[in-house]
Amino acid sequence: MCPAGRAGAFQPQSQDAQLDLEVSEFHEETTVKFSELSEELLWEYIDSGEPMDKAGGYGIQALGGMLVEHVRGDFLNVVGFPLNHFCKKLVELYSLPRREDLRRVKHDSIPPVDTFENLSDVEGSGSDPAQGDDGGGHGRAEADGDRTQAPAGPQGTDSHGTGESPPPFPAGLLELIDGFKASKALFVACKLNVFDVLKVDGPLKAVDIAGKIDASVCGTERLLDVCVALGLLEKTDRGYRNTELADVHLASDGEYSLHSLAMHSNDHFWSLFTDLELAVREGASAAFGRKAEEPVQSKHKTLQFMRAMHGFAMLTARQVATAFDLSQFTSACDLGGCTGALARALTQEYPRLKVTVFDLPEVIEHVTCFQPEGRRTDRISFMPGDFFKDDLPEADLYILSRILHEWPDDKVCELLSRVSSRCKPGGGILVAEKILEDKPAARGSLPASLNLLVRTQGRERGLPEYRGLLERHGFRDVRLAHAGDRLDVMLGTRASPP
Ligand SMILES: C[S@@+](CC[C@H](N)C(=O)[O-])C[C@H]1O[C@@H](n2cnc3c(N)ncnc32)[C@H](O)[C@@H]1O
Repeated sequence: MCPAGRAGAFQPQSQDAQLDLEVSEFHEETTVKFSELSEELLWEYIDSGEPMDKAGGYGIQALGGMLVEHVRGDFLNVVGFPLNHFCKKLVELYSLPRREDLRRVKHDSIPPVDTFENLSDVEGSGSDPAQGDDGGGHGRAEADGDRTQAPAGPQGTDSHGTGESPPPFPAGLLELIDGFKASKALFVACKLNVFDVLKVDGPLKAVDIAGKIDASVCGTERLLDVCVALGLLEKTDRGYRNTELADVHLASDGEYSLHSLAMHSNDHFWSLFTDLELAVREGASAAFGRKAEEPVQSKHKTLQFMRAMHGFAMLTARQVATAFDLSQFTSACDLGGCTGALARALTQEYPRLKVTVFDLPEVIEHVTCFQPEGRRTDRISFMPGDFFKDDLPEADLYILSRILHEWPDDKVCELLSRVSSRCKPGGGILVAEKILEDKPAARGSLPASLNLLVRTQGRERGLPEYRGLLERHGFRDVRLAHAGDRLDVMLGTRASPP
C-alpha cells in the first residue's frame, strides 16, 4: 500500500499495476483505486510535469467516476477534482477513442457510476497486463462476464474480425437463474410483515419500516427496492407503499390474502425444493418415504396449511361452483373440503343445496377460525374422518377438489371406488383439478409436476386419463369445463350398476 500522501496533494508513490492515492484532506485516510484503463493515461499525464492543482477531489460523483474502480474510506474526501481541466489535458495528450468504440459499463463503486470502456483498448491487444492473455484476445470483457454484449463486427465476426460473433445475450435465461431470489424476497417481505405495515401506515421511509419490522435499515432498504422491482411496492417521495396487488393479496388480512400461501411456500416448499435433485434421481416414492418419517404436524403448521389452502380456494371457489349448473343436486359432500370455502360458494350459488365438508380430524378441529361472522349457515356441516378408512357421508353429489393429483394411481382408484360405491345411480361426481394439456406447457406457466414430486406421491393427469379413471369406477357422461386459469372441472354421473 502506498504511504499516505501530503494532504491536498496528488502523490502517486509507485507505478505498479494499480495506482493508489492517499487523500486525507479533511477526514480519515482515504484510498482511491483507479481503474486500470485510466492508469496509463494518468501516468502519462503526471509524467508530463503538469501540476495537479487541487488534489483531494476529482469529480468522482460525476464523470470522474470513470477513473475510479473503488474508494476505501470517506467518499466525500475524494469529491472536488478539477475534472474539466483534467479532461482538456487528456484531450491534448491523446487522441481519444471514437464515441462508437465506447460502451457504458456500470461499476459498483460508491455511489454506482457508469463508466465508458474503450473496446479497442480492452480486447485483443494484450496491452492490459492485469487481464493476462489466453491467446484468444478476450481481455476484460470476457473476464467480467459481459463479453456477449460487445457489438459484433460485420460478417458475423467480433469487433476485430478474429472469430465468431457471440450468441445473443441470454437475458431470459439469466432471469430464470435469478428467479429464485424474487420468490424468496417476496416470502421474506411477507414473513417480516412489510405489506401489513405498509397497508396500515404507508407510505413510509425505509428507516421507519425497518423500525416497525425490527430489521436492519440497509437490509430493509434492499428488500424494499427488490419488491419495487417485482411490482409489489411503489417508491414515492414520501416513501414506500403497497401496490394494489400487495394490499389485496400479500397483506395477511383480507378475504383474498395469499400471505399464508407465501408463508407455507417459504416454510415448507422452499426446503422441499432443495431436495429436488434427489427426488428427480430417486422418484417420488423415495422422496416421500423420507418425508413420511417427519413428526406429526403441529397446530401452527396445520393452521398455516389451512390458511394457504383457504387463500387459494377463496379465489377459485365461485368459478368451480358455477362451472356447471348443479341446481339438480340437494346434498353434496366435499371430500377434503378443508376450511369450507367451496362449500360456502356452493350454498351461496344454490339455495337448496346442503354441503357436508369431510376432512381429517386435525383440520376440522380448526374450521371455526375460517367461518366469517354473520355468514354462517346451517346448510354447511363439518365431519371429521379419513376418506380412505371411514364411512363417507351420504350425498347426491361428491366433490373432489384438488385431491386426486396428490395421490398415486392405486390410492386414486381406492378413493374413487369408495365414492362410487356410496354414490347412488344418477348421483354426480365433481372433480376439480388442473388438467395436464397434450401440448407442452405455455412458456411461463409451470406445471405443478415438480412440486408434486418433492412433496407427494401424486402427479398431474390429462383429460383422457381422468375420464378413463371415472368411467372405470362407474361414472359416465364425463364433461369438462374450465374454471379460470388454474383449475378445470369435470362432472360425471353415476351409472346404474349393470
Ligand atoms: C390440497 S387440499 C385441498 C383442499 C380443498 N379441497 C381445496 O380445493 O382447496 C387437500 C385436502 O384434503 C385433506 N385430506 C388429505 N387426506 C385426507 C384423508 N385421508 N381424509 C380426508 N381428508 C384428507 C387435507 O386435509 C386437505 O384439506
